[in-house]
Amino acid sequence: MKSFEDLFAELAARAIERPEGSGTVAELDAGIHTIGKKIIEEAGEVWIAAEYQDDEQVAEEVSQLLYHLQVLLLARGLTLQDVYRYL
Ligand SMILES: N=c1c2ncn([C@@H]3O[C@H](COP(=O)(O)OP(=O)(O)OP(=O)(O)O)[C@@H](O)[C@H]3O)c2ncn1[C@@H]1O[C@H](COP(=O)(O)O)[C@@H](O)[C@H]1O
Repeated sequence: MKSFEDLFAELAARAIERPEGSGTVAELDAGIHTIGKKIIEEAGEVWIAAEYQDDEQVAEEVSQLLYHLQVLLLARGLTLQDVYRYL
């Protein structure tokens, strides 16, 4: 099973290698404004899932929010360590 750190390493490699068809590359190219809107959208879906949907749907929505947060970090040139120092 993929961990949070595994996903970040995979996305960082996508940003460097830029494989064709990568949604991550497309999102990075779209820029901070677009990524920020995805984060807001996914955060809303997490909230709705938590109030009205089952555990599996909550977990899936949270995974999508975490993905977009990681893309935002990469877009800003930040690492997980930059975040962990505040945890
Ligand atoms: N974990 C994710 C992941 N979570 C969410 N998403 C994206 O976030 C979107 C959110 O899903 P929704 O159901 O809200 O989709 P949607 O609103 O219809 O999406 P769009 O219309 O915005 O495409 C999806 O369309 C995916 O593009 C992800 N995209 C990729 N990954 C993983 O990231 C890695 C790299 O992916 P690529 O860069 O695409 O190769 C792979 O391991 C993927 O599994």
